[in-house]
Amino acid sequence: MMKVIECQHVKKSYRKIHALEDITFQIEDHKITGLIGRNGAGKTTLLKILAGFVNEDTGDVRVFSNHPFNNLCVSANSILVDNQMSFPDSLTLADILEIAPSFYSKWDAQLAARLFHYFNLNPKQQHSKLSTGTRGTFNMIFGLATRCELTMFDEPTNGMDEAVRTDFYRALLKEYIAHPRTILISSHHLAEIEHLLEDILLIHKGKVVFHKSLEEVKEYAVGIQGPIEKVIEFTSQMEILHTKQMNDQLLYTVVKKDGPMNLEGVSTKPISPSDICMYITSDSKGGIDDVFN
Ligand SMILES: Nc1ncnc2c1ncn2[C@@H]1O[C@H](COP(=O)(O)OP(=O)(O)OP(=O)(O)O)[C@@H](O)[C@H]1O
Repeated sequence: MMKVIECQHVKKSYRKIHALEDITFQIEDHKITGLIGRNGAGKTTLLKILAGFVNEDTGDVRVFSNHPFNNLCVSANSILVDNQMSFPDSLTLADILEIAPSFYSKWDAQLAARLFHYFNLNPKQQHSKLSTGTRGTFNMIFGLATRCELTMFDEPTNGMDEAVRTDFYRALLKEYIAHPRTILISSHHLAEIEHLLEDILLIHKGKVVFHKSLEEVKEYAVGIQGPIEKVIEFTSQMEILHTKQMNDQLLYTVVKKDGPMNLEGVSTKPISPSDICMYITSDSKGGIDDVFN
């Protein structure tokens, strides 16, 4: 397996804001990884560093074994699809598709044309005049058609309507199966992209919380419900991720799974990966309800 991305203790600040505090992880080729984190977690900053648009302050970043900032090999073999993608105003969408192969050697004109037609885009329109959702759709088509070995999407479905989102995920998966490549897709909404992912990289406040396969994330935590005293006693030595009092007698607690458990007198339930990520990155262990108590 070849390592496509290697980050060691990467830091990036914007004046006093620490966007990335300490990012260490590696991604092998031909994997779809979800970059998950709350608003402001540092997802966009990390993607821009990997794409070579922004330089890190300290730490070591390698993409295809190269330092990505202003690196030609990285820019020829990777693409970051986000809502800041822009093309010269004088070009129509048709023009953009026409010149694309001169920048991307693996450009798949057939795929671009088929998706373009499927999503009913207007070839005569200018990129900058598109609606947010349609621009997102065009950018997605562009990103898929580049066949870049490293393809990164930053919140790709923002602004797309439900039907287009569903189609986008299907197109992405089909293209990936037909032509495997390394895909990194950021979202704060894990439930929506979970079915695509092999791995999850969860970041919070500029740090990596975990980097695990989806299967491992499903096993990360468990919900325990039962009589209050019992649950408190039961979870006293455990790492609590979330708690909710159900009524006078019942307490529900989500804890990190740590080896075998004696489950007498309480009931358990699995926790979805998206809830796990939400609980881990929540600052209060109770949730929004606590605010209104
Ligand atoms: N160009 C910039 N100048 C100053 N601060 C910035 C800049 N870009 C990002 N930041 C700050 O860095 C932090 C991380 O932002 P980033 O956009 O990387 O997070 P994100 O996880 O992509 O968030 P979101 O999900 O809201 O898009 C935030 O506090 C943000 O305000």
